Amino acid sequence: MESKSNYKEEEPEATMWSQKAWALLSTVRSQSPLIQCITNFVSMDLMANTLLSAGASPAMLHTLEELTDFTPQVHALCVNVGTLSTGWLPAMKLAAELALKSGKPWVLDPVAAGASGFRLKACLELVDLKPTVIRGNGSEIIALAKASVEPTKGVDSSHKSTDAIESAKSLAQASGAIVAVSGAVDIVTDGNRVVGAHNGVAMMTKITATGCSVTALIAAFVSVDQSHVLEATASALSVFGIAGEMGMKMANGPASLRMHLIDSLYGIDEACVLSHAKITSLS
Ligand SMILES: Nc1ncnc2c1ncn2[C@@H]1O[C@H](COP(=O)(O)OP(=O)(O)O)[C@@H](O)[C@H]1O
Ligand SMILES: Cc1ncsc1CCOP(=O)(O)O
Ligand SMILES: [Mg+2]
Repeated sequence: MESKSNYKEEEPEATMWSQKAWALLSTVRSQSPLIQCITNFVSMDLMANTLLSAGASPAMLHTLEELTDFTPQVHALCVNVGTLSTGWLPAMKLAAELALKSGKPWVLDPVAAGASGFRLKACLELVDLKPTVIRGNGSEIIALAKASVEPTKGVDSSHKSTDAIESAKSLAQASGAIVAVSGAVDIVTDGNRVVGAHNGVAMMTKITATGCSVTALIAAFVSVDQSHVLEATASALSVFGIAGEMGMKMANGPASLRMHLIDSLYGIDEACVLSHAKITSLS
């Protein structure tokens, strides 16, 4: 298991970041953005509950015929290829096109991107539709950046997030997206700047769909501050990690952490974010 990083607090920067994270969570709570999620069957419940507990409004609509009416009305779109099929891919692409055309941010979760040629091609086609943010684990971001099918652990990562920093930077530069790599340290980059969010607990990897859910939370945070996408992405990752840390104090294992994580995300207050957020520049 990856260990926590050598985070060193630098006062003014740390304060700026934690205030930003709190401001964005407060705005999500007050504006309750509508987030369309086209996601895998495994994640639907946890993702919707994550968005609700953060104050956003989830809608798991994915039927092709509905998208022209619905997608232009949402505040952000989250596309997750976890249980990809030929039937769903056209809806993912159309929703991304509609989001792009209507100026709405959209976030891609390239689950298991390197697991098969079909999946990799689909992810690369989605990247061509200009996601605002791409969030994956280390192995997914490396596969996507190299555009190659890789030896895989499926949806889980066989790399540390820090192994994927150069891949994340090159993917960000090639795609124009902000790229986030989750792990013990969550990495966020625009291709030049690299920021680390050092919150979370390792037990979060033992709950399925925590990665999917934080991707949807990123969509919610970005929807309320489209001009600071990197900051919104790092803030969402940090807030979700803090909820994991708080939840872990009450949990006995993955199942109770799942419940306490959602409760903690719902209850998290300003003092908690200001004292627990650990976001810092890595470059
Ligand atoms: N070793 C770790 N320590 C602390 N938090 C972690 C660790 N690994 C992952 N996380 C957190 O768990 C969540 C899911 O990340 P991850 O497991 O990398 O995604 P995925 O489920 O897509 O593989 C993220 O919020 C991430 O920050
Ligand atoms: C287990 C599984 N299989 C296909 S999608 C999925 C959920 C993956 O969720 P996460 O990427 O958040 O671990
Ligand atoms: Mg994942």
